[in-house]
Amino acid sequence: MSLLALHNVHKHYGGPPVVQDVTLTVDPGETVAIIGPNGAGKTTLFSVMAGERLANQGRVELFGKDVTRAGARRLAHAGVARTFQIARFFPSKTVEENVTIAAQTTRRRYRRFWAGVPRPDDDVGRAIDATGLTGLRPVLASTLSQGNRKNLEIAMALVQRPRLLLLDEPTAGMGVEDLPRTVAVLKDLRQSRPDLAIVITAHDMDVVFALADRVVLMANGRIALDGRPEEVRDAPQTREIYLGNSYGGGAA
Ligand SMILES: Nc1ncnc2c1ncn2[C@@H]1O[C@H](COP(=O)(O)OP(=O)(O)OP(=O)(O)O)[C@@H](O)[C@H]1O
Repeated sequence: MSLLALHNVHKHYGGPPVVQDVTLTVDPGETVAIIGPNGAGKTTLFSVMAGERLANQGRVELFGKDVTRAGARRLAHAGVARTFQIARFFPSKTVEENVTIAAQTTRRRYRRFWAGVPRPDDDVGRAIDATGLTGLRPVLASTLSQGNRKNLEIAMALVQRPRLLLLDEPTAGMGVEDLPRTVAVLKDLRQSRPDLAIVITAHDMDVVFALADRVVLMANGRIALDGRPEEVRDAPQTREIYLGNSYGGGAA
């Protein structure tokens, strides 16, 4: 059984659909990259997978259960964690405090955190270590490099013990030093969590090729191709779509 299955999903923001008829499965242990030009609908599809936006049509299943209308909170408790294009964390808190907050939020102890001093636990330490932030535990998040901000967000997702990790542009805006480190963090994660399913959006094809088992190419809200990374890279449609040719009735 697939971990995640989308069946004929549509999503609009009050106008024309920006995600159209998307059918897609992700298995445990699989890393799937969603690629496509700006505006193709990748982030919107992500938000539907995370329950932050509800599909207007179609069905979303997690472990075979219908979660189409479950919403983000319930999906988070069911094991879905996500990161954002622009990393979200508390800048005035330390790395350790941020990861502790993330852990306690998922464990429904949010209120207790605000009432007192958060106590980091083993999970927090493991998530920090797994993302290469060990030496930066007491450091204020606002002072982190772009790469470490992204790594912090990944640690905040990991501490929630996800079964599905959604990474929206995890290497966006990174410099040449940070990028390989984050790719290595994600590669290690694949090894240490063989059942974890990862869905990643990325514009950087080197990142896609380093991490993905499968690549899904989106254009104009639809899936244009779904296959092995080399297949998608070498397909003539991929070139056409990235050059802005008229796939699916209009420029992407
Ligand atoms: N909140 C919103 N309200 C209205 N339209 C939106 C909203 N968010 C996205 N859109 C539109 O939906 C379409 C798809 O956007 P989306 O961000 O999902 O694409 P994307 O493939 O992730 O693009 P990018 O690579 O630039 O992040 C775009 O035309 C965008 O302008």
